[in-house]
Amino acid sequence: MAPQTSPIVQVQGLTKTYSGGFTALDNLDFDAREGEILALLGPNGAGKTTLISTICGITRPTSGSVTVGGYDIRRDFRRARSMIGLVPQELVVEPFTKVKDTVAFSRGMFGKAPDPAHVEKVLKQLSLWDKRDNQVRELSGGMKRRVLIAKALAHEPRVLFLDEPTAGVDVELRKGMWDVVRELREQGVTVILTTHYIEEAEEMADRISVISAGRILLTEDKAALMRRMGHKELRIELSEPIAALPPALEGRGIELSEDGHSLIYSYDSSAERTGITRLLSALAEAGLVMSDLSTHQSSLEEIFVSLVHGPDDDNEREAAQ
Ligand SMILES: Nc1ncnc2c1ncn2[C@@H]1O[C@H](COP(=O)(O)OP(=O)(O)OP(=O)(O)O)[C@@H](O)[C@H]1O
Repeated sequence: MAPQTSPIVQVQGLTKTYSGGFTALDNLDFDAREGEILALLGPNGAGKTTLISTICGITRPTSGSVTVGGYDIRRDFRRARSMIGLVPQELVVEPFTKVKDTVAFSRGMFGKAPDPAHVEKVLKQLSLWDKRDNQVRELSGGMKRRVLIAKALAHEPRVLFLDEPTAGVDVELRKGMWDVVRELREQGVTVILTTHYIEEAEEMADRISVISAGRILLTEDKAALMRRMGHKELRIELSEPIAALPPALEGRGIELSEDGHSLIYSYDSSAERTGITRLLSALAEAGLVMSDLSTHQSSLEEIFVSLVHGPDDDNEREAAQ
């Protein structure tokens, strides 16, 4: 029996120093819950691939521990590894093998008995059933990527790692992949994905982990993160431009745009009082007439940039604009 632990993937105090002396993971803690989609976000070189390879037992950690489904990846490698499906970043395929054979072969690699019905299910789910008798080299790049996902799912893993699953994949196909990932979650598979398309994480993830310089900066529910760190901006277009903010509007966190045509008010959308009603009355009292109103909610991308680079960088960026 597998020892029961609540996070299906648990990483504690993980450090990886490569032989050249570079520390890619620095005493890192991380966990993934059963049946969630977790997006691992970080700038280039942050350590995402190193973390995934270490969890999968491909890269040897310098120190720390990794368990998958309660099994230690080093002490109990075969059992831990059989719970994992890994879709690597690079397209590594056997060009002359038929699609259905390469998928069936992957299942066999984990010592599982042949199960043509499972292979059929996976190929259909990934819209590859029509191509089952084609050699892999005859497929497009997007199809080859889906073959890699099919191979990773062939042995019915409980955790699927997708390292940049949609890099270089067109928008339509990317959305198709998102549907597949959601379906997998419905089936109880935990999906951990890395992506540079932050809108992908915003669209799909239940939780977000941000990694930078070999450390996890935070792991949080996406919705909570966006509520906590995001802010909303109200933009009021004035029918006539003004040269300066009327005194009655000063000190309320309102800014006047350079051309004098709009007022910009930042507020916390989750707060009980946003201050908007008072602002609008003050506007009327000051004799200002508005011609339009719009709001803007900060995106996960903006939150990510401020987390990784810090708020000072953000100010510099805004000042440069
Ligand atoms: N085999 C290796 N030997 C030495 N250094 C390595 C090795 N593999 C990775 N690194 C270094 O470790 C750091 C983390 O690399 P890693 O590939 O894990 O980053 P990543 O977050 O996946 O980046 P990307 O988003 O660019 O894929 C980088 O500075 C990289 O140069």
